[in-house]
Amino acid sequence: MNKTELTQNKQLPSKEERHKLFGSVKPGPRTKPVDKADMADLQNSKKDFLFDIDMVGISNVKHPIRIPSSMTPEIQTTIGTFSFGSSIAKGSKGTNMSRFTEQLDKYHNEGFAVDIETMKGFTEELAGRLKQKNSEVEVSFPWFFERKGPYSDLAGMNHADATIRVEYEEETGHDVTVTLTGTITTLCPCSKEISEYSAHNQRGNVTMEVKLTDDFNEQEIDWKAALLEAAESNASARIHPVLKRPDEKMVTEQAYENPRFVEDIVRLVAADLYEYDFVESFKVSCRNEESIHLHDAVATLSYDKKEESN
Ligand SMILES: Nc1nc2c(ncn2[C@@H]2O[C@H](COP(=O)(O)OP(=O)(O)OP(=O)(O)O)[C@@H](O)[C@H]2O)c(=O)[nH]1
Repeated sequence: MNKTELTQNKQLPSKEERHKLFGSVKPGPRTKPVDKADMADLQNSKKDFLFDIDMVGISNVKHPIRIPSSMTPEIQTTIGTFSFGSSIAKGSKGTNMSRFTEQLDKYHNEGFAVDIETMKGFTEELAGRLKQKNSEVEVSFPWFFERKGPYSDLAGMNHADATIRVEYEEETGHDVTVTLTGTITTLCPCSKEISEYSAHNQRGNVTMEVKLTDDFNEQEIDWKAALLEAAESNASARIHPVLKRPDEKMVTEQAYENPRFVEDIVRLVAADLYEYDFVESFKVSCRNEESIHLHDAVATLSYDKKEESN
């Protein structure tokens, strides 16, 4: 007996009856206004509400975005996860939350490309729309880049997790912080040193959170590619989507020739970030998913170039 025959044998109640069966009831009398002008506007109540609020807004907003990239693919559409907010003073009850997504849709209709300049403009416009003196916007997205096998030159797609955070204050302007988490191979120096053969290795996640200088120009520098290079060029080896045997041999040998502790990674990456002119301050951390333990090895390092005391 097939599925069609089975379904035909059963007499179901109508859809309306089914909904009633499962608890749906008829609408009750409507007494409250339906026109916006006649509705209560609680958010805009003005009273002493006791405390100023540092930040109120919305988070976990998923939206398609376009991002620029200096690496292939140069034009890519990805999914951004946004949060938006601003402060409010104790004299106001609430913010107008519909205005965040209203502005997002406006930018989307204008072909929203998520770059630093556009994000700066976005925060300024948002503050105006909310009638506040400040606003903040953060967007996180997977950034894709082509990676070729070192010998075969066969290409595949890797990705790193990127975040742009822009804070706007009417009096002081914009603060921009970018974050990139890239994945690397690390081979344990201790294991290499003490063992007759081999050395254990692991997948390392390097997170670089960087405050950009005020004069940063994204037309000249792709910050994503620069941060990725800081992580990968200091690793035991890079991560590849496609490796034939000659590639695998090269990557394995390169890792053995460049052993790294988690401490080595954060210090070496810090040195590269220190040398990048567009970096004002940074925090770098590495988390190695250990292959000989269930736990991870972690290290973190912060540095502010404006504080020469470090
Ligand atoms: N302030 C505030 N709003 C909320 C909260 N929870 C939900 N809302 C939102 O309230 C929104 C509607 O409020 P507003 O954005 O002020 O709508 P409005 O007053 O018609 O919009 P404007 O004409 O722009 O002032 C909806 O988007 C809801 O998502 C909350 O905890 N606080």
